[in-house]
Amino acid sequence: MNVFSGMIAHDYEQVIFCQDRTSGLKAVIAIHDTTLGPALGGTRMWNYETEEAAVEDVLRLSRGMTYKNAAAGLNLGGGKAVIIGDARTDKNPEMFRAFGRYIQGLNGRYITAEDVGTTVEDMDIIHQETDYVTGISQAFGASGNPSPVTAYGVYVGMKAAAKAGLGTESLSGKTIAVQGVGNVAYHLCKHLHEEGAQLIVTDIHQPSVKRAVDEFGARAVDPTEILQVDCDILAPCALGGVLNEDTLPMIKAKVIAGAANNQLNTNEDGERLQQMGIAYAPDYVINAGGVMNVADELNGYNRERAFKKVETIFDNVSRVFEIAKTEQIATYRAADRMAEERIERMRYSGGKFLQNGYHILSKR
Ligand SMILES: NC(=O)c1ccc[n+]([C@@H]2O[C@H](COP(=O)([O-])OP(=O)(O)OC[C@H]3O[C@@H](n4cnc5c(N)ncnc54)[C@H](O)[C@@H]3O)[C@@H](O)[C@H]2O)c1
Ligand SMILES: CC(C)C[C@H](N)C(=O)O
Repeated sequence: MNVFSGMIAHDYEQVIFCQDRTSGLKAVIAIHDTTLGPALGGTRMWNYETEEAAVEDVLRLSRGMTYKNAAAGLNLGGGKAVIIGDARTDKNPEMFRAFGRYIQGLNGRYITAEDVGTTVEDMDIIHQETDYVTGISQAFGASGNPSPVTAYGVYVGMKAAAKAGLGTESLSGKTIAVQGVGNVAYHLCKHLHEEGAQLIVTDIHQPSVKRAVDEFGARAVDPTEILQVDCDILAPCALGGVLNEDTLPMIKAKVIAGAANNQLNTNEDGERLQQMGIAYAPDYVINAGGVMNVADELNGYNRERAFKKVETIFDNVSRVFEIAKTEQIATYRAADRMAEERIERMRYSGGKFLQNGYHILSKR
C-alpha cells in the first residue's frame, strides 16, 4: 500500500493510524484540508475486507467532508475516521475511550461525530476523553442523533431540486422512490408523506420496509427494482456508488436527490446524468444537514439556529443548479466549483501575514 501517493494525489494533510491492543481498536483518521478551520467529520465503523480498503475509504470520505463543509458555508475543514470492525459485534467502551484519547492528542485539528456504524452512545464514550467530539447526547446540552436533521435538509434540498427539474418545489402528488429506509430515510419519508408524496421504498432489512409501508402507505419493491421504477424523483439513501454506467440507463426519474454519500461512482457518471437531462442534486450539498447540526455544538448548541442553517440547503442546492445552467456544466462540477472557490479565497486571504491570537509571535 502506497499511502503517500494517495495523499499527494489530492493533497491530504495528515493520516493517523491508531492501535490499542487491549480494546482491539484499529482506526485511521484522515485530515484532508484545514484551510477553512479544524477538520470536522464522522467516524465510520465498518468491517473492511482489507486495511487498504479502510485507508481508501477514509481518504475518500475525508476529502468529501472538505467539500461538504465548504459548500455548506461552514468554517470547518474536512476529516473523517474509520474504525475497522463489525459495528454489531466488535464494539466495547474501552475501544471508544482509546479512540477518544487519540483524537484529544490531535489538539483540535480533528473533531469527530457519528457516521455509518457509530451512535450517539459511542460519541458519549469518546466524550469521556475529549471535547473534540460532536453529536453527543442532548443531556449534555448537545445535538444528539444527526439523522433526523440530515433528513430535514434532504427534504428542503429535494424541493430545490424539484424546482430545477420539475418546475415546482411542491412534492405533493409526486412519486418518489427511496432506496434504503434507514435512519435518515425514515425521517425523510415522514416529511414527504406529510406533504402528500406517493412513496416507493426498498431496503435489504425487511422491518425497515414494513415500517415505511405501515406508517406512510409506501409501496414496497425489491432492492433490484428500485432504480428502474416509474417515478418523478429518485432518492438514494443507502450506500455509495449507486449511480454508475450500469444503473444509469435504467433510471426513469427526472430528478435525483437523496442522502447517501458518494452516490456517483465516477465523475463520468455525473457527466452522463447531465447528458440524460436528469436534475442531480450533488450528495454532499443536499446531505449537509447533519454536519450543520453537529457543527452548531461548537457554538453552544441552539436547535432553532441549527435548523435555520439547515434550511439554507434549499439555496445551496438552487445555487448549484444556477451555476450548472449558466456555465453549461454538470451539477457535480458546479458543486465542486462552489466549494473550491470558497476554500481558495480563504487560502489566498489566509496566506497573508496578519497578526492574530494564534500566531507564535503573539505568545512572546
Ligand atoms: N446519518 C446522517 O446524519 C447522515 C448524514 C450525511 C450522509 N449520510 C449518508 O446517508 C446514507 C444513509 O445513512 P443512514 O444514517 O440512514 O444509514 P442507515 O444504515 O441507517 O440506513 C441505510 C439503509 O440502507 C439499507 N441498505 C443498504 N444497502 C442497501 C441496498 N443495496 N438496497 C437497499 N437498501 C440498502 C440498509 O439496510 C439501511 O436500512 C449513508 O450513505 C450515509 O453515509 C448520513
Ligand atoms: C458530522 C456527521 C454528522 C457527518 C455525517 N456522517 C456526514 O457524512 O455528513
